[in-house]
Amino acid sequence: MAHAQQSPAPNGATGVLVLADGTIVWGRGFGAEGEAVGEICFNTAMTGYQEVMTDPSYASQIVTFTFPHIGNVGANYEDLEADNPWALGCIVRQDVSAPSNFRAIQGFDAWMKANGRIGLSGVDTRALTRRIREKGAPNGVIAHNAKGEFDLDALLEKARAWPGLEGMDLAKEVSCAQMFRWSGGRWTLGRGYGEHEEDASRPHVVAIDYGSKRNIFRNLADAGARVTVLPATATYDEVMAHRPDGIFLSNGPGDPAATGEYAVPVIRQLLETRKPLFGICLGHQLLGLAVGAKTAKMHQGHRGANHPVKRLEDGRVEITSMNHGFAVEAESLPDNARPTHISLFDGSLAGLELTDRPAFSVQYHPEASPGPQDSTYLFEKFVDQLQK
Ligand SMILES: NC(=O)CC[C@H](N)C(=O)O
Repeated sequence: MAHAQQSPAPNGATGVLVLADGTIVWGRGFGAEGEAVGEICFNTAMTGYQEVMTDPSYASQIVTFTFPHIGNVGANYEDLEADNPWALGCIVRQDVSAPSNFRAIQGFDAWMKANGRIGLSGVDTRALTRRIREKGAPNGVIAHNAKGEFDLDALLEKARAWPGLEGMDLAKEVSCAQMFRWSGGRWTLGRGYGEHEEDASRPHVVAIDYGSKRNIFRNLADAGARVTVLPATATYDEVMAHRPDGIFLSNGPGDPAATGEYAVPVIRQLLETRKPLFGICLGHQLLGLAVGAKTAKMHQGHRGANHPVKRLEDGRVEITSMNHGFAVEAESLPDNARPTHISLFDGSLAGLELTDRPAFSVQYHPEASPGPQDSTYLFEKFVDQLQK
């Protein structure tokens, strides 16, 4: 990896990654042309790149895929966790080849382009991942220009000027604009996504959308709930007006501690109702903050579909999907909260529950998409609580 200079792009380079420390990595651009600045993370999942790219928790991030063949099954209209990709771009090893899959309706390159997302291929993603592991997730810019013309000084300046994810409040930027009801179920081969009839006898979950993945709602619906989704800035009164049997706090991007005035104070009020409450990822971090725990930015974060987590009550190991760069500090949990799960990669807190309220949360993604389904029992556990 070379240092910033005004050098012409090497032969054939139509894309470049410029890190804030001056590191330059040349590659070939795909998808949209242009520039994007954000945090460079890595994800180790071997499948599910379209779900990763559309996960709203990746807002302001650029994903390095450690799996070398990305794009080989193309893109479809089903494997979407939101209407559009939220990751700003991706960095991959192999050039994107023609799709080979019966579900593909578009090449990954064309899909990225149509959605204004930048790709960089031909990168030594192992070296980049090692760099992130050693020095932490850096800020950087990826740029794609078909003529290979780049102003490296300007790109470096842009990478340096970007303030970083710490202190950045993004949940309200990616949240839905208005309330909606959700009735879809999970996908099965041959049938596609399921659909549940409107049924007022089902317990009602009001989900606060901080940047939610759709598969969470599909799992809630399949577990037997009626789901109403409200924007991140919904007030206590707005939530209660829907007469919830339980509250769900979604995943989402950015620094949980930066959500300031809208999330944590409302969650504190909702906890007072003693209605069952379940949080995932950002929702877990916000529940932690609401009870007085602290969150902190992690060195490199956890992103992948093979993260082992230990359930403390019985020692069972769950292989989980993860995507987080912040974490609740276990030592900061108050007396009325206890750890329920820990990461077997680094011992960090992966789940908590309150001892004086029916509230629990996990740092990982039981809805998978992509990833293993070891933890779907959590949706059933939550919906069972609502029925009691
Ligand atoms: N997937 C998520 O909800 C991520 C939560 C938070 N933005 C983090 O990076 O830790």
